[in-house]
Amino acid sequence: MPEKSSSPRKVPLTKGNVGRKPSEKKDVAEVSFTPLYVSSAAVAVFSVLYYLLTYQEGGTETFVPVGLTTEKKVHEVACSTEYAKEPFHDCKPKRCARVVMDELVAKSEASHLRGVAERGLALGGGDGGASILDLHSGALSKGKSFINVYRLLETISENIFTEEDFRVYRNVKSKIHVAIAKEFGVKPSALFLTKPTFFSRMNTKPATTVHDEYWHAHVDKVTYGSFHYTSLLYLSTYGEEFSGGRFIFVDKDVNRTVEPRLGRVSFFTSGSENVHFVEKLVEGERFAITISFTCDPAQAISDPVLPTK
Ligand SMILES: O=C(O)CCC(=O)C(=O)O
Ligand SMILES: [Fe+2]
Repeated sequence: MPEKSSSPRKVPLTKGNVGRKPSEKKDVAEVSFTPLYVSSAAVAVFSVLYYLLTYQEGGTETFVPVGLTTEKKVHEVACSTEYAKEPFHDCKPKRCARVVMDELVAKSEASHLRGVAERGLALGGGDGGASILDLHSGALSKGKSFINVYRLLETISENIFTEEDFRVYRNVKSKIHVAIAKEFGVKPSALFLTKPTFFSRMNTKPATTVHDEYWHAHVDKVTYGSFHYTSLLYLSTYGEEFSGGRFIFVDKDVNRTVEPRLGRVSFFTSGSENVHFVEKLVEGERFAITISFTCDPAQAISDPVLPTK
């Protein structure tokens, strides 16, 4: 996965429930087996059953399942304090949340972008479990490092990308921009696209560099620096094209998952109220786009355009 600069991605922080063994999970089984009272035995049986049920759930609840089609599902969270010192009063989060929308982006647009991801990533591809393509900078995973896809394209006579690809990309980005601005009460003109904004392809191959370790819990604001709002557009479907690979919010009480599906948009405030990670893939390939927004005009990037040969 890309870095905010060219240095290797910092291994993100881990927190709360991530990596807990069942024995370390919620303390729900403090059962007292006092044989004198039937009621105690009943409580004990109930507690053991409760523990077993909780154990099977693994302390994880599904926030948005793959089978649900939701116009909008919102989970409010208390904002972390890290926004307090920042300027950007007309843009930085006043309330924090995670939002999932299945009808914002058309399936045809998501399918089109899936094609762009496949065509672009076919020109490179990392050795490990995660590859990225950034249409803004041209960064494309290749082996253990990155190449510039636009420089590569200068040497190829074939046209890999079209005007239409970039038009769809910009249109989708604009829809998400407007939706985030509306949800968080920000004027669209006070919110800017920022980097890195990139396609990702994940598979079951073991990581060969730290860039490939997508499964660490992290805070986007810390990992990428400029982010205030993170969005993800999923380009493939959990349970159909891959298993594992669910997106997981790490919360104190329980982990909450978003199951990716083609065309699903998930966006959230980028601070430590939204620690998250992607589960390791078990099978198949998973495609997504991370589209990032900042309140800092100095960190803004322009929309990508098809380079002329
Ligand atoms: O692909 C995803 O679901 C999340 C990726 C992510 O956490 C990131 O790009 O920072
Ligand atoms: Fe992230």
